[in-house]
Amino acid sequence: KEPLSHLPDFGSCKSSSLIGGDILGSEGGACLPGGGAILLEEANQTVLTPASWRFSKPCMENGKREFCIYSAPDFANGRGLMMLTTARRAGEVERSRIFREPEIYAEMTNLNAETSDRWRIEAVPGKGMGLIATRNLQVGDHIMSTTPSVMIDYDVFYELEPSQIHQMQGEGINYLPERHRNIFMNLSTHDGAEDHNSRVNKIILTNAFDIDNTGVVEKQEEGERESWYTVFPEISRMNHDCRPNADYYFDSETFTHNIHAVRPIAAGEEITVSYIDPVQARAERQQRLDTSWHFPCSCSLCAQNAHATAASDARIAQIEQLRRQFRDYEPSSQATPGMGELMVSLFEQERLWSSMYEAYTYAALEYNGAGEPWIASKYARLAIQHGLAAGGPKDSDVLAMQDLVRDPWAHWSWMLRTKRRMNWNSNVEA
Ligand SMILES: C[S@@+](CC[C@H](N)C(=O)[O-])C[C@H]1O[C@@H](n2cnc3c(N)ncnc32)[C@H](O)[C@@H]1O
Repeated sequence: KEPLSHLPDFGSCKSSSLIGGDILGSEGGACLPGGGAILLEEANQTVLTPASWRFSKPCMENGKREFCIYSAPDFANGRGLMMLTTARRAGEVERSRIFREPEIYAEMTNLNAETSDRWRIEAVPGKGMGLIATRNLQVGDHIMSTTPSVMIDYDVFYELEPSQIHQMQGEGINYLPERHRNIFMNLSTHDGAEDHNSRVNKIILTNAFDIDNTGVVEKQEEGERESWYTVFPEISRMNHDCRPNADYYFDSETFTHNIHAVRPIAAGEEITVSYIDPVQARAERQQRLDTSWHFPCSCSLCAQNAHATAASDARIAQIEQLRRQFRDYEPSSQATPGMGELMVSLFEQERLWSSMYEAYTYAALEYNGAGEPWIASKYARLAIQHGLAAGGPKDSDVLAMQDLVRDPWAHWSWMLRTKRRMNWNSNVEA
């Protein structure tokens, strides 16, 4: 699994962070050249449908598409949602299931909970606020599910000027219902901010997650980007660890970000997520965190001595080599079940609990590819258990492993390596 495969191609002017980051680069410059803001007065107060968006000025365009503030104060039982996007995308979002059937939220537990019997928010030395477990949690235990405050179409960052973006963000936040707006405005900024618009901008940069468009709206026009820059305020209280004990996934059906424990967490322990792809060497991790969030990483992995760091970096390099073999289905690939075992062990040694299901999935596929259905099923079950916590029930690895355990012999991977190699051998003999 590529946890970051959904990230758009930022070209040379964007960060590619999973959460937050200085989206317009340290210069604050937009990628597209020139052009001034055009305020579209006539767009004021147009209501797209009675049930959802209240469409408000200012709308902005800069020579291409027009972007407006779309606010839905009734969204998620009156919590509210604000989007900056085009009319076409707002229309598509409004047709998504959660807007048509908001009663789905009634079935969800602890949705948008500001307090919990599982965690509390408190000051963590050197990190500002953080989330602390208030009871022991097991792998797969639910921590929270949250709907967003704001969703900003990525095209906004490419097509509008920073001043236009800041104005729309600042005004858009004012359309959130008061309680929600206060929660948002209390979030952390890297540093202070002089006025409302710059404070809102810093909050967004410090706290946003990238959300893949898939399942939200379909890409239709040439040049449209694939992501949303999105703030889930309660989830943003979680601090970073390179070896986190929790992970998140976005469910496009309910527009929720969902957090679960990926390893046992003791009461009193801080609950953390990784802001970056955790499968990276120390120098790369530190550089990414410093560039995008401006804090020096002091998690236990980053704080190891030089010998332990070299051993960890060597394991990461070997994980990357093994991935290339597993993804190669040519007869010449060296992938074997033994290599799958090594992958599982490397992930365990690296404490990569949030990505563990990647290793279990490779091991299951290699055992099945070599005609070992029962060991394949064992690893597929482990991949499902860990994948449900980290990637969710619609994750492609989870779905593939559910197929495998149902009938290993009918799965596409059954004896695949053996068959390919036999063909290869017979070709060689011919
Ligand atoms: C998404 S917020 C996390 C919550 C934040 N601590 C708060 O008070 O609301 C991200 C910011 O928290 C701080 N932070 C997160 N993880 C950290 C860590 N491991 N060490 C130090 N600071 C951290 C940084 O200032 C970062 O820009």
